[in-house]
Amino acid sequence: MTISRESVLSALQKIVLPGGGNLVSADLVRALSVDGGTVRFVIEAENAEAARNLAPIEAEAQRQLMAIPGVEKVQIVMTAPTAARAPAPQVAARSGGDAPPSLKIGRHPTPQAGPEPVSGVARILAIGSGKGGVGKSTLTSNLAVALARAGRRVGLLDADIYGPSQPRMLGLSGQRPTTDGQMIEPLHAHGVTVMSIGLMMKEGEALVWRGPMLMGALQQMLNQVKWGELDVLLVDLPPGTGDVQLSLCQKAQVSGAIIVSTPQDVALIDARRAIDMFDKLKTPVLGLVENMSTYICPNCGHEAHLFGHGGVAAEAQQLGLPFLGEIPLNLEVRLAGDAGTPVAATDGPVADAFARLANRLIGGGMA
Ligand SMILES: Nc1ncnc2c1ncn2[C@@H]1O[C@H](COP(=O)(O)OP(=O)(O)OP(=O)(O)O)[C@@H](O)[C@H]1O
Repeated sequence: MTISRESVLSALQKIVLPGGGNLVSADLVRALSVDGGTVRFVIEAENAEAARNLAPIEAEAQRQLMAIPGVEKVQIVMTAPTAARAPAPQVAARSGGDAPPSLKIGRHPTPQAGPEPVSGVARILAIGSGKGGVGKSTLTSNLAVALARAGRRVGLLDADIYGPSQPRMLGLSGQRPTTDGQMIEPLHAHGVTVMSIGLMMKEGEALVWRGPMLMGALQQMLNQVKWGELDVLLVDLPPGTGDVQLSLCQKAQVSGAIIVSTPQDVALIDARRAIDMFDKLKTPVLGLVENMSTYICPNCGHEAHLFGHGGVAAEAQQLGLPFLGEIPLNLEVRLAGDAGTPVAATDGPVADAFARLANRLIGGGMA
């Protein structure tokens, strides 16, 4: 008989700790493995005294797990650091930068029956790309600002663990979200409610996380952030087809995905992979956007197509997907992003292109 991790976790969740909660909700279970009829895991107590107090819980866990049909052996190891604990590996939310961490991001996921809505959030849009550097983060911040300017209540979750760039693009560098230990107060910029996974951890830390840790972290970013009432939450995904995309679609009720690509063939090949992944995850692809489309010389007004033009529209047509719009290649886009005020917050032809995209999404009931 196959024993599932879920059945083990659910048995552990039924054992109430002396102070309330359980081993799973208190995030004390580490390295859980099920190997045939053998269940192994570590209980990570805070210190030696806590470990002693948990001894009856450990015994109860043994009993409960042995009662699961098919379980032949249960190995539980209790650990507690002997010296004073090093600071939590995850730099948690800090107010101002000096306050001690009080909310740990990055943990094992809480079991869920299926994708769940995020409280107060009407729609979740995943912004993906097959390839890095096509301007997905730039598009996400500008689209968020354009939607906010059009009167929508917008949130932006920067889940690009490999290079969270939203704080810089939205002028929030150096700022820290605050937390009461349970919930995180997000930041606000240009009318958008913003949270970035990059603000909650030490640089580079998430890069070493494996699937379950990422899944838990993303779950926290969705459910432990005070998003408030939002018409739409945009999620800036890492490029490609990896654990974050998988976790998002498994944990949250994502309304749909928007794929960003440049018109080059190589970017389009990768975009197709991303579309294929969302199809497999049963997340509807709402359409494609072409970024770095035309280039208009600011001096002579000449229009050039540095990466080709129209490739994304043609691809969308071929795939039977909506083409949602195109954003020109324009130095202002980069300069504005680097300076922390997205070009969509200003006035001009590029801001108009983002406004058109925003209106297209609003008109189509997507945002
Ligand atoms: N339309 C545009 N015109 C000019 N520069 C742009 C445009 N879109 C993006 N850029 C610039 O291209 C670079 C890459 O953009 P961005 O970081 O948004 O890409 P990305 O797809 O999110 O990349 P990654 O996922 O690898 O972080 C940035 O310097 C950005 O300012």
